[in-house]
Amino acid sequence: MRIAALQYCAGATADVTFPVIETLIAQAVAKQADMVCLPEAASFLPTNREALFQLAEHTHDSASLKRLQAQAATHKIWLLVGSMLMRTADGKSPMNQSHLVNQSHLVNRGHLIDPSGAITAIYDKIHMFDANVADGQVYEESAYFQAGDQPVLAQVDDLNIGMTICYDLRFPHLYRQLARDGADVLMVPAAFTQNSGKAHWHILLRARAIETGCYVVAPGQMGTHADGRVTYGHSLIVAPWGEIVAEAQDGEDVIIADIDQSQIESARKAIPAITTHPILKPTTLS
Ligand SMILES: O=C(O)CNC(=O)[C@H](CS)NC(=O)CCC(=O)C(=O)O
Repeated sequence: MRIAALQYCAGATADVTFPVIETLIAQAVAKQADMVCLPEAASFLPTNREALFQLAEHTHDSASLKRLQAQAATHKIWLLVGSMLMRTADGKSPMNQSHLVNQSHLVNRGHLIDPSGAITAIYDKIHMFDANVADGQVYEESAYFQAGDQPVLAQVDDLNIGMTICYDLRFPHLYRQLARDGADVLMVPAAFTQNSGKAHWHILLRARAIETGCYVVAPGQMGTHADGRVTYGHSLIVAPWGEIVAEAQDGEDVIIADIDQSQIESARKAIPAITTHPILKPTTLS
């Protein structure tokens, strides 16, 4: 399977961002991508928190999600909508939610799946980014979003995809669990800050690949956004032995890698860390 990761700077509203998304999806399709992965906050990064509450759409009737499903159906690709800032049915706090949209022509046991590009998996970001990285911004994600609590593994043709988002990257147990439950590819769509990205992005992504023997696909937001934050970009695809097989240039970019399951098998044969040594609970010595 050929996977593409898109890098761009999400605008203040979906209308600003969509022409960029659709152009980059077309470029990925021209490079024969079977699956296209968008970063966190794929459709917009709001000017402020009030705008977030005005712009967040309901998962069950989102115009943005429908527009992306149409892209999946038109291009006959799998689409990982890294995340969008959504509102759950009960209308409470928004969720930072990742959606996996299937291909329209995928035939499932003889039946053509919903040609609109069905949503096959939804993951709600578990770890909320409440941090101070000395970039002049106050990050208090838990004040605005409801956190998820359920890891999600989704099937894409013959691959198992572990769905995560951004700050989750700093919690290795989530990735170890996804890998032990069968993940071949770990998705890390992100809007990493410039400061923490410079210091940690490459190291953490390569560590997750090495620890699990999975591919790691990390589409990143890049640039200066409407609320003044600056995101790090450097979208990456890391192979199971830990080598970076694709890295984005500055600005808008499309990076590509072919998933080779034999590389997953050989990495895990060499270092069987993921299959042995179950997670142990430390005893407290009193
Ligand atoms: O706030 C939104 O609208 C969308 N969510 C984000 O952009 C989130 C929370 S601010 N960003 C991160 O998690 C960055 C993590 C990071 O940079 C690190 O772990 O170093």
